[in-house]
This record gives sequence, structure tokens and C-alpha cells, in this order.
Amino acid sequence: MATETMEDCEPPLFTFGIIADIQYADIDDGFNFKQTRKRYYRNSLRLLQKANEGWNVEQVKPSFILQLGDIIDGFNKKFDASQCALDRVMREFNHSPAVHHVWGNHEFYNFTRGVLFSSVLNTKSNQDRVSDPDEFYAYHFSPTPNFRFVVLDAYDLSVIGREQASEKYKQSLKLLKEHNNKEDLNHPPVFSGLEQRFVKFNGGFSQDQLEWLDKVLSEADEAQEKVTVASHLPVHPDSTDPICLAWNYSEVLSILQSHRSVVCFMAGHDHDGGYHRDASGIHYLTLEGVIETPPESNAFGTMHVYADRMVLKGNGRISDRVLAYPGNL
Ligand SMILES: Nc1ncnc2c1ncn2[C@@H]1O[C@H](COP(=O)(O)OP(=O)(O)O)[C@@H](O)[C@H]1O
Repeated sequence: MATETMEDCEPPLFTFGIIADIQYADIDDGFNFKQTRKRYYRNSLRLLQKANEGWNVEQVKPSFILQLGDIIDGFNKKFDASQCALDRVMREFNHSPAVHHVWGNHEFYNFTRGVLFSSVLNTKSNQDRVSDPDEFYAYHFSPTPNFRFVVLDAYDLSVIGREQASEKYKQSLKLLKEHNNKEDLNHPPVFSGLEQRFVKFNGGFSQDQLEWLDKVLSEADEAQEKVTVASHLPVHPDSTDPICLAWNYSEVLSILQSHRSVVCFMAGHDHDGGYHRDASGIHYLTLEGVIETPPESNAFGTMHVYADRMVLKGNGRISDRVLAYPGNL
């Protein structure tokens, strides 16, 4: 799709970088669970370097990078290499502007929530605060007037990352077992359809987080802002393989669709990527994952933000797209 239009001669208001599922590990290449996709664990660091090189030569340099989760692979834990792998990836990110980190399932394979809250992956401004164990990792920021970004915690309800004694763990296990009677809860309960999402490597959003989101979006409506919401897990069934959907995706969807400020929802997790625009004009972008991207290609994007649209300049597996705001078709 052509992304350059006459109006693109005008500079964007600002730009930001996007990247998902780096899943770095210092191990040989392997495959996904189904053995259908190759995973390039070492080379993902090289692709991040190339992404940085790309962001650095943008005419309008990104104000920030949105890292959509799964920054290092769960295999690191097995080799006691989690911190070392994270340090390596963060060294690459040091060449970037501010990075906003979303948390995915692989964050929880490597670290406890407590460790994550006091780590570099906590990009909430109140990083040092000792958190309530049931707290969720979600925040919002406005890089420039009239635009807001919301980072969500898709593993707020989850059986990975939550302490087994916690209420949220018990609630999550109950929900998961109501839909999945497999002994291995990473195994989907069915072979097709939306119920496949009830697996252990997915999660969902607590009532508290949904109420928080609703409130943030009401304030954004009031302030006439354009909002992009990001989470590791996709929430629109037409933007992903259903096995990657958040458990209570429909609750998030109805909140997003009830706020005129929302223009875009971004996710990772489904390494094949996806895209859908709903009837209210919201764009759902699932970004192709770095980990399953061949060394000669790449998977990162730069979003050029204008008053009436965002223009995605994709690299490698990521397509260029014009994301007109609802009401600006
Ligand atoms: N169909 C499946 N059946 C059983 N276990 C699975 C299945 N798909 C994934 N898993 C397991 O779930 C975990 C997460 O899967 P993985 O493919 O690593 O997720 P991601 O796509 O986030 O990298 C891994 O331990 C993997 O072995």
C-alpha cells in the first residue's frame, strides 16, 4: 500500500518506533511449539540493532519506542541467563530514545512481578514504589498535547506471574479451568475458534484495570485527545489468530468502542501479525514478531503521527499502512 501522500510533505507532529517479540536468547535457532515457524534467538539482537539504525536515520527522530512485550525468551530462565540477556537487549535500547515497555508472557517466564516492578522494564514513572502484589502494570502518558498512549497489563489475570496464594491467581485458574480441561493448560481446549484462547500462555484484564482504562479514556474524550492503547495480547478476533487473544478481550473491546478518543490498539504475541479496522474506525494492529523474522529481513516500524492520521512505515515483514482517525476517512 502506498503511504506517501501529497500531505506527507508536511512533517509529522512527532514519530514513534514500534517493535514486538524480540525474545532474545543466546541459544541456537529453534522452532515454535508446533514446529511450523523458525525462531532466530541470537539474531533477534542483531535485528534490534538494525531497527535502531533505521530509527536513527528518520528525518523526524522517534520521540519514544513502544516495545510490545516478550523482550527476552523464556529459555533464558532455564540457563539462568535472564538478567544477562535482558542487560544485552537493554544495551541495544540505550541507543534509542525513551522506551516504553509492555509486559508479555516471556517477561513472567523470566522474572517475578516483584522483580519486574523494580526493573528497567517498569517504565511507569513511579518505578521505585513497592507495589501491592495484586497491582497491575498499566499507565498512560502524553508525549505531546492532544495525544495519549495507554500501556495495559494483559497478564493482570493470569496463572503465570501471579503468586499462587493471591486472589488474582485463584480467580485466573478458576476461569481457565472452566474453559480448558486439558492436563497441560498450555494446550488449547479446542482445535479451532475463539475458545482456543483459554490457554496458560494468555491472560486477561481485572475489573479494576478495566475500570481504570474506562476512566483514562473518559478523560481523554473530554480533552479531545487521540489515544493509542497497547498490550501484549491482541483484543480483536479479526486482528490475530484466536489462540493469541486475551481471555476477556470482549470487555476491553466494548470499552475501547465506547470512547471517541481511541484511534488505535497495538499488540504483539501473534508473531505472524494482523490488522483489522472495526465499524467505529478503530485500528487494531498486531505487530509481526522479531523472533520469527529471518536474518535478512526485519520487523520494526516507525509511526508518523499527523493531526488526522498515523502513517506506519514498516520494515521487512511489517507493511506500510495509513491509519486515518475515526471521522477522518
Ligand atoms: N499447542 C500447544 N500445546 C501445548 N503447549 C504449548 C502449545 N503452544 C505453546 N505451548 C507452550 O506454551 C508456552 C508458550 O509458548 P510459546 O510458543 O513460547 O509462546 P510465544 O508465542 O509467546 O513465544 C511454551 O512453554 C510452549 O511450549
